[in-house]
Amino acid sequence: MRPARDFFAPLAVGAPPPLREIPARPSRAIHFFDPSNEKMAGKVPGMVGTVDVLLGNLEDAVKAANKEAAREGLVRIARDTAGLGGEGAATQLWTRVNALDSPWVLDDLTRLVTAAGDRLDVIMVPKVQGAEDIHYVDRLLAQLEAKAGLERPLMVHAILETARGMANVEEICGASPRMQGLSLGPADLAADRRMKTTRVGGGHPGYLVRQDPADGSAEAIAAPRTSYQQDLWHYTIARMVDACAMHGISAYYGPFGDIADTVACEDQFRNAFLLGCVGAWSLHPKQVEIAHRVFSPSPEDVAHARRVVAAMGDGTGAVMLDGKMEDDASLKQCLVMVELSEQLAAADPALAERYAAAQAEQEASA
Ligand SMILES: CC(C)(COP(=O)(O)OP(=O)(O)OC[C@H]1O[C@@H](n2cnc3c(N)ncnc32)[C@H](O)[C@@H]1OP(=O)(O)O)[C@@H](O)C(=O)NCCC(=O)NCCSC(=O)C[C@H](O)C(=O)O
Ligand SMILES: [Mg+2]
Repeated sequence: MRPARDFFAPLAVGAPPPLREIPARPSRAIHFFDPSNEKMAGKVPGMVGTVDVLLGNLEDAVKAANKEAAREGLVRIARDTAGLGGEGAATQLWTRVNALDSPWVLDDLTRLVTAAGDRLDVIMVPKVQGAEDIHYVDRLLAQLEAKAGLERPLMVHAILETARGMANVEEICGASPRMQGLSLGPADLAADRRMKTTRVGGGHPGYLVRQDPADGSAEAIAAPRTSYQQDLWHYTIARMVDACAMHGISAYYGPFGDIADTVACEDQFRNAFLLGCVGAWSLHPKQVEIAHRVFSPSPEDVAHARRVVAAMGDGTGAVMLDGKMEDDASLKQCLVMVELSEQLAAADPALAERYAAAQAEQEASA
């Protein structure tokens, strides 16, 4: 066990000191691309400034024969793309390295950190099983950072995609000061849990509740009854959000594989947003706009939240607003919205204008 006083000590001589706080930068869409795919990689420079995070994926969805090409392609993109990655960049640069038991991960980490570590913001680690996986990555990154002479520590993001990872979710979040956040990996998690699905995220029409029959007769049982599809991922996302909130890091919904179904993608993203996630993965350019929109509080909600903050004065007691009681606890929810809107507006001028317009409209109607 690492004593509390050593938690923020560098894990290698010459490594930068660990972060005391994870920087709050917009990460509504984490856009995946395969750096070995020339067409996709060619789109990257044009996406800088239009998406919060670009992630060079080296793991699943990259063919085994292309693993090295993907790694080298990402190094080139990191070095050559203006405005991508590093402090103050318009778009963050993340990578997803191969799994810790794979033949590629050691070279992934060694090459990326020493050749492009100053441009990388976050390293996503797949199939994390427990704190021991984060401890391994933590020490190795410190050694590589020292070797590369980096001044800024890299952050680590774990994907929850095994039952063991889920069971250990709290200890994973608290395993290192590098921990930036967690994403749900619904496809691998479904397989590991032996769920009977064949999809990459999203719901399933068979997972539902049905209205009771009018009576116990065979006719009533056979008669049409209202049924509602339920969210397969509700428990998992809520559990992940609690673990992240407890450790002050961010939770993300992962991939939505039905690229054509933009409506259900938006629903899944919104459920995650309402439950406390700050972003989701985008697998195709058309999912970027959905994630940016859904994970930005609406201008109307922000204007309302500001009204509650103003009405609550010193923040104690209770007031009535539009027939509804507001008190210390609803104020705290409103402050979450206001704080997030300010953080996003600082990096997104178009969104800032929409927030200002909604605020002006509300003040005019008061
Ligand atoms: C899903 C795709 C295979 C679809 O690709 P494609 O058939 O080429 O789509 P389109 O013809 O509609 O593409 C139009 C143009 O856009 C470019 N494109 C497509 N995707 C991207 C992208 N992600 N980034 C940049 N550019 C992209 C195409 O090249 C076309 O260009 P052009 O011809 O010049 O017009 C493909 O989108 C894809 O592979 N996406 C990424 C998939 C991925 O990363 N998967 C891994 C993450 S999910 C996962 O791992 C599961 C998770 O871990 C879990 O366990 O749950
Ligand atoms: Mg996976």
